[in-house]
Amino acid sequence: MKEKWEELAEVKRELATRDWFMATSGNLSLKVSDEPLTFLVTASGKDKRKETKEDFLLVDADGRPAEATHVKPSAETLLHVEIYNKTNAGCVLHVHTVDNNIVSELYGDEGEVVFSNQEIIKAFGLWEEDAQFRIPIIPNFAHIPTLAKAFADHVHGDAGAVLIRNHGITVWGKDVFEAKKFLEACEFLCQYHVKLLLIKR
Ligand SMILES: CSC[C@@H](O)[C@@H](O)C(=O)COP(=O)(O)O
Ligand SMILES: [Zn+2]
Repeated sequence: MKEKWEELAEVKRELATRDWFMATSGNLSLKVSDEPLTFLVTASGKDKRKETKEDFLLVDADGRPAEATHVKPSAETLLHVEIYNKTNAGCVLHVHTVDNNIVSELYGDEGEVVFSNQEIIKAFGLWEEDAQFRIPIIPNFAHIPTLAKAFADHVHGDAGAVLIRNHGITVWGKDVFEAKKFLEACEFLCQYHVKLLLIKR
């Protein structure tokens, strides 16, 4: 558990250096055990750029604290719950960035954004020259169980990404390395897309 804590703290530190946790946004989790399912998740409402002894707490398959604590699990823990219950993913990362928000707004009505002709989509295991990488976009329902239900419709594999319109992106993978790789690739694609549109205007 100490090792898992340190692993999650390290990726949190790294994403913080990228300035991906503005205004207390963002939440991260790491699976600790399978039977019963438990995972470490960030405590709600904290500045994720800061490091404290209460940054994470252990929760169960319903997203409820598995141990006595006075901190609350992330408000979006239910989304993490959907991923761990439906897949073999080991790590979930959620960040709000200006670029992922803009892309989600630009393509929100279409329900997905499609990227192609970009070397970086190989990060998702797409090696063909004409490969397309799709990120579904769901509405930003304020009612978290409703959001989690809409989100769950797009959780199929052990790795994936979903944009929440004008909110942020949630990415998951089999472990921290993979989840971070996918998140960085998604952010690369969003940043590239926004810059290209600006240049083309
Ligand atoms: C001001 S951040 C908005 C939050 O409601 C949420 O979207 C978020 O990402 C962080 O919530 P948290 O409960 O700290 O995990
Ligand atoms: Zn969020």
